Parts: sequence; structure tokens; C-alpha cells
Amino acid sequence: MAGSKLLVYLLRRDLRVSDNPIFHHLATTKDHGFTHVLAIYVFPHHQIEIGGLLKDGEQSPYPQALSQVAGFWRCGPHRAKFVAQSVWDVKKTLESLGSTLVIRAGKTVDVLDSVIKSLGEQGQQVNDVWMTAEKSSEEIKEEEEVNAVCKKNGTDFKLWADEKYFVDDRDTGLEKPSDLPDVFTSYRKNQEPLRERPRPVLPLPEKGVLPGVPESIPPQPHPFVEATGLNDLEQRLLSPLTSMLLEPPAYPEGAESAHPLKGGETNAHDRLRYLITSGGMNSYKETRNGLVGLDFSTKLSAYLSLGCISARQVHKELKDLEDGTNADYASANGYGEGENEGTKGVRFELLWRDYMRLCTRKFGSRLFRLSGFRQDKTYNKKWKSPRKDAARQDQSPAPEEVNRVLQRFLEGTTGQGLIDASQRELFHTGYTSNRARQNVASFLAKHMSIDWRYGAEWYEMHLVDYDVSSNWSNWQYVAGIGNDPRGDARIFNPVKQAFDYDKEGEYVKTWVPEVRDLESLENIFQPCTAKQADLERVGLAEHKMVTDPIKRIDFTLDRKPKGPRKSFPRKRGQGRGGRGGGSNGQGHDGSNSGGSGGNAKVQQNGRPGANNGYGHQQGAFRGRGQRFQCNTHTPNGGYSHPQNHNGYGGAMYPQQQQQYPEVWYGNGFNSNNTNMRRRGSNGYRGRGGRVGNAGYNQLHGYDYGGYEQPAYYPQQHHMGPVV
Ligand SMILES: Cc1cc2nc3c(=O)[nH]c(=O)nc-3n(C[C@H](O)[C@H](O)[C@H](O)COP(=O)(O)OP(=O)(O)OC[C@H]3O[C@@H](n4cnc5c(N)ncnc54)[C@H](O)[C@@H]3O)c2cc1C
Repeated sequence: MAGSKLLVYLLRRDLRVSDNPIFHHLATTKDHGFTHVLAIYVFPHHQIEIGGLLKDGEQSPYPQALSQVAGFWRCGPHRAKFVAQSVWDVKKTLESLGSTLVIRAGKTVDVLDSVIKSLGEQGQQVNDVWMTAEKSSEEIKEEEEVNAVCKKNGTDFKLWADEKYFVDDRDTGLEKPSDLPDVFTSYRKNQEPLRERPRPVLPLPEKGVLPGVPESIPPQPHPFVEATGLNDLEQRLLSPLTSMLLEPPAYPEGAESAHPLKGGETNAHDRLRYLITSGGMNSYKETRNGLVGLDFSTKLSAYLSLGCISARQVHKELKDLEDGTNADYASANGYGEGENEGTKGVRFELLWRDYMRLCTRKFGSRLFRLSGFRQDKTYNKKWKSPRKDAARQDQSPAPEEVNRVLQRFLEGTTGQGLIDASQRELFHTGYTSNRARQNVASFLAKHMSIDWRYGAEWYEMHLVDYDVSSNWSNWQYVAGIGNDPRGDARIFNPVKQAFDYDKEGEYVKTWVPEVRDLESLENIFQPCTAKQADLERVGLAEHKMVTDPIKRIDFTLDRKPKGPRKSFPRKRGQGRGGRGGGSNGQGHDGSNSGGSGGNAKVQQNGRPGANNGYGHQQGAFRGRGQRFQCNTHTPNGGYSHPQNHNGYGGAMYPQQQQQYPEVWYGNGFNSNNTNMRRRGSNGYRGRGGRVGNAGYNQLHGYDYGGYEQPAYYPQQHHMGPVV
């Protein structure tokens, strides 16, 4: 159209209108020349599953949004909802300012190409495309693809810095990415005093100052539909998601989510104001290691990671409190009293977030590498893999056993209370505290020596605050292959940590209801330590957390951890491992999964199981193989993905789910009948062996017994209270 100039702004993790450099530029620069702006958010097909947005009967042109190593959904239900809410909030805010946000699904470049073509057919040229830059490899690739499409269409392309971090890139003093110190403390010292570092925030554009919206808005490209509203969008995003667990935990009665917050810039600012006025920011330092409740930490992470709020906006409100410059905070504790330990602590953590992102900038795709950022080629840690094609030939235990242990870890039945509570909380709510995350990551990587990327991908699926840099760098850090100067030497003892941070056992009891009626903390944190009579009284005597704990840690109340820090429990015949076999002699080698009792006699008992204990394993593997081979979304629940040799749950599209609502086929496990336990013949606790073994019924191992999936996915009736 003659005289008009159109800008397309592709939003990604900059889901806010205030303190947004692009909107600010458009609102305040007189000669930018644009008569129209079309802001677009594309649900990216490779990061969020968009199969639920397909038109009836259509097939997606894209592979499913599954993770590379484990084949988990890359975005589970909690974050899918949160993103939808955040996107919708931007739309509402822009509408209130006389603009709008167009919401699409697909591959960003395909949507852009279609938008440019569709507008071109109506005589409207797209002159410029802008987006904000990210530092992770996948996002950089997307930027390059967008640039290429722009070139092809004769459209200008510009990348903006997002400015959502605490210290602006222009102010860090780092001349190039590789200048970043490999130790956080060195970086922090370079940046202090932190209170002086952030740039001022950019205000919300005034109503009517943004360029107009084009008269005709291009439709959602085929074969996807446009959601009719926020509820419809949420439901469609959630509908294809399966739990990926063979035995998903039930939602514990009475448990309340520590993260009942909804997404969006508006809610982010409400939360921030609440934290200031309630005194939460002042007490942050004392409470930040908490485990239960909404207010022990800020719960700003999900907003920060999607860019619903910027770190400098958080800093500004803290400063207003400290300086006494916002009358709305006049009645808050600490008003006008300067920086305190709490507000200082929040700034410190925000700098951690910056640092993790600068690590991504420095190390690029090494963020996702098994050997981590800094290890050279000679690094030789023997990670254990649940995948046959990825495991070393001499791996012990075998991949099938690692897979069994991994499943227990994911579903939260390891027998370590703190780990299990955290994993179940994460599964049900999308959140778990920093303290719990450290323990969980350490447990998988250091106690179990399992390929830490399974944990990182599980977190990617479930965390409502998933952030590529914060997640993967933290996993590397805790796994000992990232930027922790203590590396392998830092190992969290989950029992000691539970005694230190869950002093009444409230957290573990909240999320692991099976242990609620046990009396001593020691037993709550490790139910296998309870007396047989107590276990029988609370109905736990036959529970796998007790009969087959993944790891048992000897710990006495004088707080000194005892016992070996072995990754997988010892090999058969090493004196601590054996468990009694199943009565048909089909038990596992107890040593592979955490045996801690044991003397020669116990080992003998364990051996028959060890020798014949493959029914379960092979069954599981064959089950998985069957799913993998299944290319289409059949009722067998299979999926195939080029990089995924490790299918877990059958991914089913809505139509099929209606047909076969809650059953997964093709599982190698039969949840009810696989275990034929008996007591280890040599006592059951302490150093004398313990409640015996998981002997696996071979028949069921080979049989693909259909598994009834609890109705958690996708109905979402256990999402916890929402405020
Ligand atoms: C294994 C592991 C995985 C993690 N994955 C993520 C992730 O995907 N996304 C994410 O935002 N955080 C991640 N963290 C960091 C941290 O656990 C969360 O940021 C924090 O628990 C979020 O809760 P909060 O907002 O109440 O944090 P607060 O304690 O209130 O901290 C304030 C803010 O500081 C930042 N922050 C705090 N600690 C860290 C940290 N260690 N690294 C980076 N930023 C931090 C967050 O943005 C947070 O919102 C991970 C930590 C571990 C150990």
C-alpha cells in the first residue's frame, strides 16, 4: 500500500510490553517510519507440542516436540499452560494500547513466509522483521533461518538485544564471550556493587502511540487452527501430552502447590509488588532454602525466563523500597532503609541467572554435551546410560537395569524421601525449590552416575520456569562437569539435607503420603530404615521404596554421613549388594539397584535372581522397542523420532485418545504383577540384608500388559490451586 511501511515483530522470550526495547523504540522514536506493526508469537513446533492445534483429520508436517536424548516432551503441561497465559496477557495488554498480538503455531520461518506472502498478495509489503536475540544454539539457528527468509523475500531483518538481564551486555566489561571467568565468584566480584549495575527500565508505551495494526491479518497457515480463546489454547496444547511415566504418582491428598501462579506480565508485576509489600524480599536470605509454601522464595523464575518481567524491573522495585521512593510501599518493612540482606540476596541470584546465560554464550552447544563445558577430550567419566545404543559395552549395570532405576527416579519412588518428594512435586506442579533441585541433580549424576541429560530433559519437560541456560548450566554445575570449582567433590547427601532443610519432615510427608504415618524423621526420609512392625502398621512393608530402595544411605543423627559414596551399588558378590531373589529365581541382581545390607549368605540368596533376572528387563526393553518401531499415532501409543531411540510413553493425538482414553500399550512393565517379593533370608535392615527382593515375573516381563494410566494427563485435575 502506497505510503505504508510495515514491521513484523516476532516475539519469543520477551513476553512483555513494558521495558521492552522494541515497543519502547516504536513508542518513542519519531522517525522510525513504520505506519503499521504486526506483533506475532509463534508456538514453536520443535519446543512445544502443537499437535492439539491440528485441524480435524490432518497430520502435522513437523516431528513431535520431543527431547533428543530421552524422548520426553520438551514442554509438559505446566509450562505449556504458563506460556499460553503469558502470550495471552501480551495480547490483552497490546489490545488495551490499540495494538494486538497475533498467535500462531508451526515453524517460525514457515509462519513468517506465509505472512509475508499473504500480505504481499493484498499489496501490503512487509518492510522489516525484528526479533530479540537469544544465546542458545537452537535459538541462534532460528534467527539465521528468519534472516534467510527475509533475504529471500527482500525484507530487512534486525536482531535486538532483549535487555531482560540484570547487567546489560553493554555494561559487563566482557569484550568477547570467552572473557567470562569460569568461576561465578570472579564474575560477581567484577560486577560488584550489584546495586549500581542495572540500567533504568523502559516505561510501558502510552495508549495509541504504537503504529497501527494492518487492516488484514494473515490466517494461521494450514494444517493448524487458531485457538478461539485462552481456554481453548490451553486445552489444545495440553491434549497431546502424555505423562511419559509407567507408574505416574497419584496427587497426594491435601498437598498444595508452591507455585500456584499464572503466567503473564500482569501477574508477574502483581507478584513482585506482593513480595515487596509483604516483606518477602527483606526476608529472602533467611527463607530462600525453604521447601514448602509459596513465599519461601520469590517464584519469579518462570516470569523471568519467558521475559514477562525483566531483572532490572525487579531491581527497580527493590530500589524503590530501599530508597523509599514509591509511596505504594510506604507501609512495607524496610521502606527507605537502604539495601538489606534480603534484597541483596535477590540481586545476587539474579546475577547467577545472568552468569548462566553468559556461559551459554561462551560455550555454545557444549551446554548440552555429556562431558560438559570445560572437559577436554580426555575426560573419561563413565556415565551410565539406559540406552543400549549409547551405553559402553562394559557398562555395569546393563542399560535395562539403568532404565529401571531411572524410571524409579522419575516417578519418585527411589526410597530417598527428599528426592521422591521433589520429583513428585515437580511432576504435579511444575516447580520444586532450588535446594531440592540441587539434591535431585546430585542424586542422579553423582550417586547414580546416570547420564545427567536425562535429568535435564526431565526438568525441561516439567519445570514451569524452564530456561535453557539456567537449566542446563545448573545441571552441569551439579553434575560436576560445569562451572562448579568443586566439581565431582561436591555431593549432596539427601538424608542430611532433609534433616537440615525439612526439619519436621513436612515437605517429604506432603509429597510422599505413604510415609506420613511414620514417626521418626529418619524413617520418613528413608522408609527402608523403619522397623518391620512400623512398616506393617503403615502399610509400607511391601512397598518398593522399602523392599527395593534405589540407594540406601547410612546416616546417623550426629549428622555424619556414613557409608560409601558409590554410584550404583556394588557389583554382585561385593558384600553389600545381594538381595533375595524372587521365588522363581527371577529376581534382579540386587547389587545393581541399591542393596545395602548383605553378607555372603544374602549374596547367595541374591544370585539366583541375578542369573535369571532378565525377564523384567528384556520385557521392558522389548516394550520400548515396540513403541519405537511404531511410526504413526496408533493405539499402541508408539512414536518414532529420528533422534529418539528411547521412546517412553505412547504419544497419542486427541482423536486417538478419545478412542483409547487412558491406556498405554506396549509397556514392558506390568504394574500390578511383576513383583514377587520375599524377604531376604538374612534379616532386612542394617548390615544384615533387608526386606528382600524384587523378583520379576518373567512372563509379565515379556508380556506387554496394558498399563492403566491414571487420569492425570491430560485432564489436569491435579494442577494444584490456582490464584
Ligand atoms: C538442576 C537445576 C536446574 C535448574 N533449572 C532452572 C531453570 O530451568 N530455570 C530457572 O529459572 N532456574 C533454574 N534453576 C535455578 C533455581 O533453582 C531456580 O531459578 C529457582 O529455584 C526458582 O525459584 P525462585 O524464582 O523462587 O528463585 P529465587 O530463589 O527467588 O531466586 C530469584 C531469581 O534468581 C534466579 N536464580 C536463582 N537461583 C538461580 C540459579 N542457581 N541459577 C540461575 N538463576 C537463578 C531465578 O531467576 C530466580 O527467579 C535450576 C537449578 C538447578 C539446581
